Amino acid sequence: MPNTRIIAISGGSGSGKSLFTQTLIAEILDEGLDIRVLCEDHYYRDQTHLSMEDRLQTNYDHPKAFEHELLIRHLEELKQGQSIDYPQYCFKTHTRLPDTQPITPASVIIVEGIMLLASPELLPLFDIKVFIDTPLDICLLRRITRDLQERGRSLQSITEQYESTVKPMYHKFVAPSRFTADVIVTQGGKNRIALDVLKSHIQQVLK
Ligand SMILES: Nc1ncnc2c1ncn2[C@@H]1O[C@H](COP(=O)(O)OP(=O)(O)O)[C@@H](O)[C@H]1O
Ligand SMILES: Nc1ccn([C@@H]2O[C@H](COP(=O)(O)O)[C@@H](O)[C@H]2O)c(=O)n1
Repeated sequence: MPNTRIIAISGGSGSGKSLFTQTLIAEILDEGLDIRVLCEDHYYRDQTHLSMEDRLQTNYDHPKAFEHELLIRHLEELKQGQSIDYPQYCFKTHTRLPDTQPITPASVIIVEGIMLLASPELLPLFDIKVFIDTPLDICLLRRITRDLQERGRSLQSITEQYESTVKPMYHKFVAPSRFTADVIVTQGGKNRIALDVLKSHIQQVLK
């Protein structure tokens, strides 16, 4: 697809990346414009060969936890006008699901995830790099609610994981990656002005 634009939306876990992205996508689709979204989470490595005990030892907040090679290949294929088999991921079993979902190319692709701007091999693919800059204590509060409700976690597992990997890896990888961003967004997924700025950019590309 000639001139495909890829927009990366990154930030800490619970910063509001998904809400921001889903709000943007819904408003663009409402206008009848064509756009695709990929979540970096779907590219967590397949761990079907590991026991549940071993899967619980994985550091899910390290760039190596993701199969970025596959994400790069998929973004390049979409840019070349080819469809991809988008992986599906299960947070409860910590591994990929057997089925994939076909995704067809579009002129604008949004990718969202924690390590997108912390991974030098991905940066050249992005036309616009957005960082959702939300204080870590707010991220944690949101993550607790979400992980209890949606990801099958206990309060104890959330706090242990936060201390052992989420917080240290945030400081090591995610926070410094904000300096690679073109746009820094405060107020998480509800920043109306930032949504409107990106929306009008996307409208210009698509119209
Ligand atoms: N600005 C905001 N104000 C209030 N709640 C928000 C805001 N941004 C996001 N949330 C909520 O916080 C939770 C985590 O946000 P989410 O977008 O899933 O984070 P991320 O994708 O960065 O992990 C969700 O329940 C979401 O609705
Ligand atoms: N099996 C997994 C995989 C990832 N996580 C956590 O998810 C966070 C990233 O996803 P967001 O949607 O919150 O950006 C990351 O911080 C991992 O700790 C997990 O708990 N289990």
